[in-house]
Amino acid sequence: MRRKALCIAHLYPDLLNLYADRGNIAVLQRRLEWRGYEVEVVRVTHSETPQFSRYHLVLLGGGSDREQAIVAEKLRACAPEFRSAVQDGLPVLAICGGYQLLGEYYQLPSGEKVPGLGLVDMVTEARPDAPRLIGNIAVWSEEVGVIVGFENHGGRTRHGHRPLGRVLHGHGNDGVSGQEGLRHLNIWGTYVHGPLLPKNPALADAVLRDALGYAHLPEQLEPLNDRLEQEARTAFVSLRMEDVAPMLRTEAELR
Ligand SMILES: NC(=O)CC[C@H](N)C(=O)O
Repeated sequence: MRRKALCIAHLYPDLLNLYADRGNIAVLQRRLEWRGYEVEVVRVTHSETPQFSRYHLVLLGGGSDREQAIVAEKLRACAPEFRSAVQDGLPVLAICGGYQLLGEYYQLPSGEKVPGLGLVDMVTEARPDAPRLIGNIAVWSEEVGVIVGFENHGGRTRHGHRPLGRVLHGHGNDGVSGQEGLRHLNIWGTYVHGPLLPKNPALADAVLRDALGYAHLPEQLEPLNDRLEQEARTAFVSLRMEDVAPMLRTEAELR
């Protein structure tokens, strides 16, 4: 028997779509369908208005400065509805450019500050004199273990919340604090692209549990066979981030 329908909104996929962020939607959808849920994916393009009361999970991907400035304006227009849904527990997965827009402002390399949604106590500043933060990244999260992926951002982010995790390899929020991403309410903010969820199934399930809870459904998810995903993670880490390999082994032992 099919279980109840969950609705996932992909906000502005026509503007925020760097590094195959769409793959994250495919993972969320399939991992729910494999557990017997019906899933509705709503693509909200820049000419449409989001209806936050309909969604159980919202994804915001990454984008260039130009696209981010357009999206910031769109988001500010619906900020009160978005903010109240998030305060009520609406889960949000926000990646790189989308993550930066959750804060007070995102500063462009010209110095101009693009106002964000103000959903979280966070600012992102430009460092035109310093290199972009680019490369493979691994993060240790108490909630989901090792998160692996790729980052590419000029902005340096500081916030007053819990980070998603601790940088094991790479740069993270600002390249110096050792912090990566943000956790607050049911918000998952991160600089990890790659796409994020195909490489990190434990993180995908953690986000889905928030969505199920928000939809007043049981939060238990039957385990799936993630052998291929785990092998890909191990291969990726041993090829590109040898220093992280012991951490991945620790994680495997803990599970
Ligand atoms: N990868 C991205 O989403 C880029 C975000 C932003 N434009 C920056 O460079 O900081």
